[in-house]
Amino acid sequence: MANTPHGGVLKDLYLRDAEKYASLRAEAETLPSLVLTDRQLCDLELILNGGFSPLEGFLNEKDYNGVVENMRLTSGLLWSIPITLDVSEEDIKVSQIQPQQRITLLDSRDYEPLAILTVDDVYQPNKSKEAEYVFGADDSAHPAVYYLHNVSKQFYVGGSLQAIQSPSHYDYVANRYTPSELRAHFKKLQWTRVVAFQTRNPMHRAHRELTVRAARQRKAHLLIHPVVGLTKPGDIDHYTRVRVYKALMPKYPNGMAELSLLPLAMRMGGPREAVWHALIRKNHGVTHFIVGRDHAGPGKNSQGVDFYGPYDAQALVEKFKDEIGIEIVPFQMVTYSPDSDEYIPADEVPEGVKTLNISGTELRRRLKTGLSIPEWFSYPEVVKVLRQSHPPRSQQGFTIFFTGLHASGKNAIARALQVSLNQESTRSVSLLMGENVRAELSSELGFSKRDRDINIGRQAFVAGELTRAGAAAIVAPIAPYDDARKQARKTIEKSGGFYLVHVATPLEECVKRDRDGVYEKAKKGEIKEFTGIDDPYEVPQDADLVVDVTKQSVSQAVHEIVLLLEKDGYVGSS
Ligand SMILES: Nc1ncnc2c1ncn2[C@@H]1O[C@H](COP(=O)(O)OS(=O)(=O)O)[C@@H](OP(=O)(O)O)[C@H]1O
Repeated sequence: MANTPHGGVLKDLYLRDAEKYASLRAEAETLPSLVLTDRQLCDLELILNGGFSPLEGFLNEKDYNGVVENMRLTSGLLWSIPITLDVSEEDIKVSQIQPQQRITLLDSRDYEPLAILTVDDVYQPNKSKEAEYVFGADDSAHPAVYYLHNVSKQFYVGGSLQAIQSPSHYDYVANRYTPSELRAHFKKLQWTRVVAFQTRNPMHRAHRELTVRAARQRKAHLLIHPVVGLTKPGDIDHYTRVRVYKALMPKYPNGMAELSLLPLAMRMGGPREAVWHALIRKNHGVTHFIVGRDHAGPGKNSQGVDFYGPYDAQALVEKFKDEIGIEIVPFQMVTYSPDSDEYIPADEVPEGVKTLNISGTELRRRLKTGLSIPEWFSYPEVVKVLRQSHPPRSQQGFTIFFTGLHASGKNAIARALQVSLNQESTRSVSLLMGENVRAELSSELGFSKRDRDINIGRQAFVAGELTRAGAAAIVAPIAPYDDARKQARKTIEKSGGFYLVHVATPLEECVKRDRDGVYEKAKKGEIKEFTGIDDPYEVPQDADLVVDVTKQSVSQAVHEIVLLLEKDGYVGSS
């Protein structure tokens, strides 16, 4: 028998409202609507499918105050994280949000109606109080507190929901189970004791060991239940992680473990989040839940001190364990002993016995630099997945962004660089020359600051996409303005390497080298807003390399760029 839901009844609103589907859908067309944010979408999915039972909607003010102040709904039931629908003053006006009003909630990705909300109340939360009570500090170094103050809107809307349909998913659909589906699955498998493991990180040998230990101790089966909604900013993306989990599953004995993906928006709320996680797992029919050291920890506060103690989460869950009605399995930190070639719980390591570990930061460093990842730490199948998503620099894309006056020699250097890089077989090389871009992408633009900025923005977008796909992009505009160049760096650096090369050939030399005589025309006023003549060129202070064709040849300039790329591992095998 699967565990009973929190509050006794699984609030699967899809099942409850299925027979009214046609009328709700028709009514949804006639109502004012509200487009949900990514977090609201995750929350809505778990309210509608019963993952957040006993909730049947977003918290009204009374429930919100109860949850914030003492983790209680007005029904008296335990609930630790406020599930709120935040809206702006503008939303209230546009969507006609007021008590009793019915509002259609739309998926932001396809504007499909997902549910109808009957508004209970609209209230203004005390966000600092929410931060203090729920997350332990009003400190924006905490991602949820940052969200509260900087992303979440000013008002909350409480109200009950009627389900129309679930948000569409196009990734790993077969591995997504609602609580009802998971309960049916457990029944089919005849699983009665199930230990769930929550994670937002890739899993390695140590995780396999600790989950098997938990299952063995409790004579239970295992549910690997990772979060694929929203996790901590900077985490490894869920596509990679799910590929990792799938590579890991065959390492469990047949029939021992199942994988199910949870569309939860985590808050990184430590102790309160651990209670919430346990309640969610209970709703999914799970009987045992592993709570780790620093469970859902957000890291350090603005003073450099951990927000929560390492065992605060275990302590709070332990305090409420009877009420939660799920058996807590404290996370046994396991560590590798090279002498005996096995994993042992950290607290059982005999005095003087050497152990090994690789931290998340160290793993990311090894992935980035292509350094080896030992077999004792992870499985080759898992490492292969991680390496595919984190190729070494020699396989990552980069952009060489030239800036300089007309006829400074940047075009010749850019062409020569393309030829030189083409000698390497590892990536395709794309060249975006100023005049070609003007003809192909920016033909309607002139040379005002605004138009030049748009022109540079477009090139940065294209170069960023090429870089993300692993190519080498060479961009060679005049790019006279510092803010546009900085913006380009910001855009492209998200996707890979970025190097600003200033071709600093002096203006007199450019004028001399100018075969088309455009400088002469500009001087006579026949061409207006010409850079260097009657339009500014802001000399970059942040160039990664400065070259000047009066001081070096094209081939020397290319060589200096190649040396820069080699230093960072983009060319030449390390
Ligand atoms: N008013 C004015 N100012 C500057 N440049 C001018 C102007 N009118 C035409 N051209 C020619 O346009 C070529 C491309 O300019 P860019 O797109 O690189 O300029 S910008 O980066 O948008 O500022 C650029 O050529 P290259 O330097 O060879 O790329 C210029 O010769």
